[in-house]
Amino acid sequence: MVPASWTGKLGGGTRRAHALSRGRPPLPWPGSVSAPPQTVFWGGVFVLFCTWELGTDPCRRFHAGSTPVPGLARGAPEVLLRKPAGRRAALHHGDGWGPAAFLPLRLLLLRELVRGALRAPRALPGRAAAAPGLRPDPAQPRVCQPQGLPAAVRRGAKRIYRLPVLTAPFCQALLQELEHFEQSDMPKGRPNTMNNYGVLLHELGLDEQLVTPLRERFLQPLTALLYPDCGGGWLDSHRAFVVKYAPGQDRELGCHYDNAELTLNVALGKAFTGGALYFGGLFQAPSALARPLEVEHVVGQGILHRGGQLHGARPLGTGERWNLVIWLRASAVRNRLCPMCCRKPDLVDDEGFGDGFTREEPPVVDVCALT
Ligand SMILES: O=C(O)CCC(=O)C(=O)O
Ligand SMILES: [Fe+2]
Repeated sequence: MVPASWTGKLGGGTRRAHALSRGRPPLPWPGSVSAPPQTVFWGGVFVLFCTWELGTDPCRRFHAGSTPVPGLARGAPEVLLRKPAGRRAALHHGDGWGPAAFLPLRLLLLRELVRGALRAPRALPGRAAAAPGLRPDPAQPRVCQPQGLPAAVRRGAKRIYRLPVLTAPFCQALLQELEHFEQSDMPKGRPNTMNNYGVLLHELGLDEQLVTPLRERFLQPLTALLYPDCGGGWLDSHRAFVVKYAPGQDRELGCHYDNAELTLNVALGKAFTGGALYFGGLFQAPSALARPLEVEHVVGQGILHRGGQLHGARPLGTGERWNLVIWLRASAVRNRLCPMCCRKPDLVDDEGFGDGFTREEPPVVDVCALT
């Protein structure tokens, strides 16, 4: 597959400028959804780690950059993380770095499978079957119904989940490595167009050895269930980086949406106050910022959300905050419609994962927005 980025054909300047200058494009993602294989396989599973009550604080800003902000686990021994080479060796501290670095997501899946089987018949009253996935509504061609999706995936739900991802020792080891890297004179890129401080995981050599297995073996089974309509069963690339907030550096992050179908944001530490994440609705929605949900960080735990969900970070109070952010991408979805400008992307060849697009015709995955 040829990785590709999109050009700024539709707007001037950088990708961010392009995305943000377009404000809120008219969207609705059109189409019908065919259930991905994992969804069928896990028929009847209801995975819901946690949902939150709606918060009441209004979002203070809309545009990203409008402010100067600038491990599988004991349960899954098949992923053997190898010691990174060269300058990455510092991460091999003995504890934390290895298969036991991830919490046993698979066990959680199994537990939820059992629970889900019990809850499934009541999850969506009146539906014909409990299998997750979306089925075309014969009465409304190209409009899909959320039949079989977990009960939490109801119209209007934010569909934001918290899940355990990394162990505390692994977070500590990763933080140490990040600081070694920060203090080194190695060339560094910016994590994204909004954050000025942080590290791209591929610069640390951790993309293939840490993030890819995490995405393929642990996140995708979850996202296929939770977000079948957003390409959750078709993830094929990512952009992973660590963002850092500290006094005198970035302190907050303006409200934005991500260049991702889905995002996982894992708190690594350190000790800090403030910095909570807040979430509005999908950026395309008319009242996307009406009732934001505020979410505190818990070290090692990840927040899973749709990339198109408006969100930002409140100002840091004291201390330093480091978070691992993984923008999860599905070329089958974005090749059709760029998630930033909501138009057919105009592609140029790129290195690595590029921006997650590919030139190949994607498998047939039409999507629609549920909320
Ligand atoms: O500050 C955070 O943890 C949020 C980062 C974020 O939303 C992003 O990088 O896309
Ligand atoms: Fe974000």
